[in-house]
Amino acid sequence: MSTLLSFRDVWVEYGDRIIIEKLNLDIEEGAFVSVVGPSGAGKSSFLRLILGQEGPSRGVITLDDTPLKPECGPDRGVVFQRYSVFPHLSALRNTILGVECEKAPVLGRLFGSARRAAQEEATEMLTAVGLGHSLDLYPAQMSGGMQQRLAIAQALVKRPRILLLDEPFGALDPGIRADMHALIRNLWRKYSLTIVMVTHDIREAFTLGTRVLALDKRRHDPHAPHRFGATVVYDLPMRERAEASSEENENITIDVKRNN
Ligand SMILES: Nc1ncnc2c1ncn2[C@@H]1O[C@H](COP(=O)(O)OP(=O)(O)OP(=O)(O)O)[C@@H](O)[C@H]1O
Repeated sequence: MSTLLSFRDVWVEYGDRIIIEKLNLDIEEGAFVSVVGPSGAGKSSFLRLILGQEGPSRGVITLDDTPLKPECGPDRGVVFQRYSVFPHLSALRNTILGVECEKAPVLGRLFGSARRAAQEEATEMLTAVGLGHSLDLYPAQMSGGMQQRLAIAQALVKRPRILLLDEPFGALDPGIRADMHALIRNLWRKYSLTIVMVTHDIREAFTLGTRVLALDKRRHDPHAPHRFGATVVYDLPMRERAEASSEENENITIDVKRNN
């Protein structure tokens, strides 16, 4: 598989606070990368770099060998733990909005056949995430799991190549989480996505990822905790289990590689 994203000597600094230091990493097209690490290690900052919400203070990130611009593009979609859907819009309107923002960035609205096409795309995506019968429901009428399905549809309707997930299932009950795990793996395959998912749940990281990255500091200065930043301290390629679906929790095999 070819390299999609490449980080070369990437640093993220806020003033004299170093958050990420000297990050060197390649992410292959089609990978499902889980990112774990202690609170404050810089996992969300890492996602923001890929999303283009912020640029590195030093170093270069490339997408298809082209330097990534510090702006969000349609090739990258994101789902957060909460609050990414609009409460005053139905599921269908929430999802159509994704297409409208993409195709009519100035007016934010499509008309005529373009609007009908957007409606069809949104309906197809809502059906793919299991909300085909809930098009007219508002977020307040939906469970947490349904709202996250909607957030995923909203992100995927723009047909991104890269889907970024920031603790997407963290607020859900365990049973619902298992359903969401199956859903996200299916969508990953169906739409040939490259996924980068931040999670605090180690089991989730290993269950879903084809690769698990641990971000942490290699060096600590107790007198100046912000002097050193985090980088990839473990990079664990998971051998793909045979068409995992229902048996996802079994027989996890890892090749451990310690990054020095
Ligand atoms: N815009 C900013 N200005 C200054 N510091 C920031 C900014 N954004 C993030 N930070 C700091 O960067 C560090 C890393 O934050 P980040 O949210 O990336 O960590 P995280 O690993 O995702 O944490 P958590 O697991 O708790 O969500 C934190 O100490 C945070 O306070």
